[in-house]
This record gives sequence, structure tokens and C-alpha cells, in this order.
Amino acid sequence: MLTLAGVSRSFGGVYAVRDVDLDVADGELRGIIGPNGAGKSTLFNVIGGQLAADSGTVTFGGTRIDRLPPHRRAALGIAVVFQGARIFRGMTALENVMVGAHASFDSGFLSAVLRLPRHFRAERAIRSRAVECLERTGLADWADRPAEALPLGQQRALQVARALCGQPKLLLLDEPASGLRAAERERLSVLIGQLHVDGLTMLLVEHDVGFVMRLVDRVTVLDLGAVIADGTAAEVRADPKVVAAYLGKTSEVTT
Ligand SMILES: Nc1ncnc2c1ncn2[C@@H]1O[C@H](COP(=O)(O)OP(=O)(O)OP(=O)(O)O)[C@@H](O)[C@H]1O
Repeated sequence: MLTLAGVSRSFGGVYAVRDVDLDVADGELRGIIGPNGAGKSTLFNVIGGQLAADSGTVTFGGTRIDRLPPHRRAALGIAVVFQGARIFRGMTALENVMVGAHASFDSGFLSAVLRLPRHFRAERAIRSRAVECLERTGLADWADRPAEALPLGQQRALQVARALCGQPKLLLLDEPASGLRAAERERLSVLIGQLHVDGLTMLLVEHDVGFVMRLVDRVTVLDLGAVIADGTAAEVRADPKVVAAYLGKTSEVTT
């Protein structure tokens, strides 16, 4: 479904991502790990379109996407959950999720302004889809609460719900577990596991190695921008290159 071939991106002459090849199959949950500064976020942003690659190609569902802006990639079915709790304050949880659906509905600006029936039909459809997404992420009881009143774990789930509301084919998650307490982490892990069972293709970039290893089908390990290992959790854990990359760094491969 997603293929990267020879993707590189540098900042000021220093490679953040270097000659990366990556193949994510339909329905796969792929983890991307690596020590601090390994290039995980840069790679994530190159796939989502927030950063342009200097060279290489990114193909999604057979279409070259590496020159497309983020909104065009979103329209093709790539949804992104960024680092940190990016919620719309002053809006309810339900409204936050509804925002995620607007990209995939074309009710048109003019009909919205003129309040045409088509616009109302679209709004109703968006609302009911958003309610489903809240239910799917365990947030139904929070629907009418201001988004900022939700605990951090629920705010993360809300970001996932918003992404799901656009009915993506590929969900990109950048460090979704960061800052969460153990119980919240566990709930998020169950949610991602359930989406995987439902068949959603996901790419999980995460600092917390243990969180990734328990969840994913395959793990890709980056170090200094390059892929140093790719395989099942057990294969990657036993790889001397991976152990060496993590030695003396703040993250522990065994956590
Ligand atoms: N906008 C930028 N400008 C300059 N250098 C950058 C920029 N973004 C990333 N880098 C550099 O690119 C390298 C990879 O950074 P990146 O944030 O992708 O790594 P990471 O694996 O996500 O790290 P972390 O786990 O600490 O978030 C680092 O050396 C970083 O300093």
C-alpha cells in the first residue's frame, strides 16, 4: 500500500533521513523506532507531506505522492495524528471529530453559505459518522464536553477519532503514547490493536520501544537517518546493530 524508495531528506547538509526504503502492506501495523534524532519524525512528515523529500519516491496505492501537498495526500486516504495533543479548544469533542470528516465531503462553500438542503444532508451525515468514530474510540460519553476538558489519554483518542472520521486507508501515528500514564498507554494500545484487527493499515512512530514491540507486525529501526533493521519484534530485538544503536542512548531497546 505504501512504498518508499531511496528517500532522503537533509537539513543544512546533514541527513535526517538517508536512502530509506520501506514497504507497508495492506492491513499491516508497522512500527518505526530508533534512538533520539534517528529521523523518525522527519520520515513521518515526508510521508504525510509536511516535509518534502530531497530525493526518492513515495508511492501510495500505486500513485506517486511525494510531490503532493498534505491535503491532496489526505484526500487520497492518508490521515495523520501528530505528536502532542492537537485539539481544537473551544469546541466539543464531537465537533473536533466532525472537523476530520469535512475533507472527504464535498458539500461546497456556496451551498454552505446559502444553506442548501445538500449542505444540511452532508452535515447530518458528518455528525453521524463522527458519533460512530467517538464510539469506536471509547469516547461516546465525552461527545458534548469541551475537548480541552478531556484527560490527556482521551485527547489522544480524540485525535485518532478525528483521523478516522475522514475514513482513511492509512493512519500515521507520531508518538501517540508520549506523556501518557501507564493506564492511558494501555487503553491506547488496546485501541490501536482493535483498529489493526479491523484491518486499518497503520504506521506507528514511537519512542516507547516496548509499546511498539507488543503491538506491531513488523518493526523498522532507524539510526542516523538510515534503516538499520527491519523485521518482527523478536528479530529486531536480537539484532546486534539495533542493540548497538541503543546502547548509551536514553531509550532502551529492552523496555
Ligand atoms: N527542521 C529541522 N531543522 C534542522 N534539523 C532538523 C529539523 N528536523 C529534524 N532535524 C534534525 O534531523 C535529525 C532527525 O530528527 P528527527 O526529529 O526526525 O528524529 P527523531 O527520531 O524523530 O528524534 P526524537 O526521537 O528525538 O523525536 C536530527 O539530527 C535533528 O536535529
